Amino acid sequence: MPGGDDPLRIAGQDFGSRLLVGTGKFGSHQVMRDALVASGAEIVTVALRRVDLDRAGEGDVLDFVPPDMTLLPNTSGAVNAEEAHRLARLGRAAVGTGLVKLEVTPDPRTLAPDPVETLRAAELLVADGFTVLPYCPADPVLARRLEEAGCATVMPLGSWIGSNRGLRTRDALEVIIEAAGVPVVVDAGIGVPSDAAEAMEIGAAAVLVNTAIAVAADPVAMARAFALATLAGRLGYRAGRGTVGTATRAEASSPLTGFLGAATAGAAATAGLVAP
Ligand SMILES: CC(=O)[C@@H](O)[C@H](O)COP(=O)(O)O
Repeated sequence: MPGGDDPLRIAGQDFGSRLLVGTGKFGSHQVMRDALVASGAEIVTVALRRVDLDRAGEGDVLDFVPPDMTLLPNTSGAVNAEEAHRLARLGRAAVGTGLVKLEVTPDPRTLAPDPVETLRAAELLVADGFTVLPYCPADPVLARRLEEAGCATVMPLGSWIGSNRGLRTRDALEVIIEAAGVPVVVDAGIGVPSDAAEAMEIGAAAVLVNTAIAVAADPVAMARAFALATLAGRLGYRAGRGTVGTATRAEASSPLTGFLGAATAGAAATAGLVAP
């Protein structure tokens, strides 16, 4: 059973890996394929605008995605709800899945998701039978509205797409995670494996990583590192963090009294340093 006693469940389907990966920016399709395999990911997102929708030619990006992986087409490039809907419908016809990663990013400078158009698109897509996984700002109110609209997950950003700047939105992510009734997948800006571990440690259900793997000096090794970090973060989250101390006071890790204390006192007395 995927995921053993701790599967990632999205819209009723179980997955073993909590690392989702993207397919952009790799130096070659073959390196991308090797990195996908090394990542252990089971869900792979592909921009619909990169897909040969007629499936006419050889060498399309989809030919390099291992067939046992679940394809998550995304609407990257859409600037409003109608465009996202149109792309999603083209993708459903060409790729044959009702899963869609909704992206509506009208601002070319930040690629920030448009909250109003994202919610509108989510409502359109859900009504049209899609399973919608929306990329969204790290906004607790919007996350709740997307969940109420019937989205299967919410995917708040850690920082700008492609920035590798890590979890700049951590405080808001924690609020979203605490309130969410659907899996929270932290998406975008995750720059190093420790960012993925951090997201998982605060209770994210999964992370989505593209740029950090694709632009690494060794994308295959980086994909493996992200797989391990994502798992480590999840295990740490499930293990339950201990209490966090104050900035001004230590708590000794070893008892200051007891056998070793007595032995030390005895040794000092034997050496004539203190009275026995
Ligand atoms: C591929 C994809 O879906 C990206 O748009 C996503 O948001 C990942 O962001 P990074 O490239 O910053 O990992």
